[in-house]
Amino acid sequence: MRQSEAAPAKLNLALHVRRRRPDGYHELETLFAFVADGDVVAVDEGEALSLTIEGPMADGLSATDNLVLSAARRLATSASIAPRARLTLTKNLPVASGIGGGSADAAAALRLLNHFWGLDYSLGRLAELAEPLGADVPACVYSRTMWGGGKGETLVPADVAGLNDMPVLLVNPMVPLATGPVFAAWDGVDRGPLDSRPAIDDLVRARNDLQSGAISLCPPIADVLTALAACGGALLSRMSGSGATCFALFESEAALRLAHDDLAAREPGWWLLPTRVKIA
Ligand SMILES: C[C@](O)(CO)[C@H](O)COP(=O)(O)OP(=O)(O)OC[C@H]1O[C@@H](n2ccc(N)nc2=O)[C@H](O)[C@@H]1O
Ligand SMILES: Nc1ncnc2c1ncn2[C@@H]1O[C@H](COP(=O)(O)OP(=O)(O)OP(=O)(O)O)[C@@H](O)[C@H]1O
Repeated sequence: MRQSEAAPAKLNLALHVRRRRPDGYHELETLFAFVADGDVVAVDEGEALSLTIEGPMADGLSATDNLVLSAARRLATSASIAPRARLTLTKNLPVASGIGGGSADAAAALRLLNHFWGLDYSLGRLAELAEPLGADVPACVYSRTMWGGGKGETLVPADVAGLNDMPVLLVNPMVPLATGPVFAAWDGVDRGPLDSRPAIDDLVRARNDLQSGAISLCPPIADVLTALAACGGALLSRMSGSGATCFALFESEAALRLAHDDLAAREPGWWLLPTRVKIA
């Protein structure tokens, strides 16, 4: 019987880049949050490993070179079993957009197949397996609000008062942006640590240090940020991850709806997702 698993979109509510490491990766401090919407990974019985991709953002995404398959193979290898599964990915999130679509899909595949193959690995063990798949994949395995350090793999649960269930609008100008070049565009200036006191007010003073480099590579991000900051009831607006998706947290569902309807009318080319921060 078919089983399925949600792959919620990831947000970096703040992202402080501290230094470039000799291996080319960057030390960062971030607050990961997840929202109530995203992709979906499903599995049916099959003799071999296969992947079908459907959904509004499926176009152009490879079904042979895909993080979902890498995740499935990694899990099967670690358990010394043959990877038998007919996987279906419903792709709702824009690709290469800073909200961890591929990472969330890989993490959802790990959780789903852990159950489907009867392995009973803990989330901690799945997160360890996830590390080589990408810096965001361990956080997506837990898929709950977390402080992230190192290159993203050092994770501590975070409880930010008032954040759960908060209305949030995700906006992407529909320009794909690869992560590597955005890190390469970082100016190398350490602007200081991320204050880990759990309050929304502290987050407003925090930053996304990748934002200005991302804007230089993809100028429409500046238009998205300007539009979000001008929305009534927006408490905090910022770019997520390496962009180009930006988000705004709203004080009420009504303010979120107004902002969504206004932007949808004014900017028909932008991708908009009105949703809410997921309860852990
Ligand atoms: C920007 C974030 O989304 C914030 O959560 C992540 O740091 C990126 O996570 P990701 O997309 O899973 O990243 P990966 O696929 O591991 O890395 C893509 C590229 O981004 C750069 N990269 C990534 C993570 C990191 N801490 N430092 C980096 O410099 C590296 O050039 C790397 O080759
Ligand atoms: N299931 C998948 N969904 C999306 N992209 C995938 C997937 N599998 C592999 N990829 C590849 O990964 C690249 C990054 O895509 P993804 O959507 O994860 O980026 P992102 O949203 O910027 O991620 P992050 O926020 O983690 O940096 C894409 O260019 C794509 O070729």
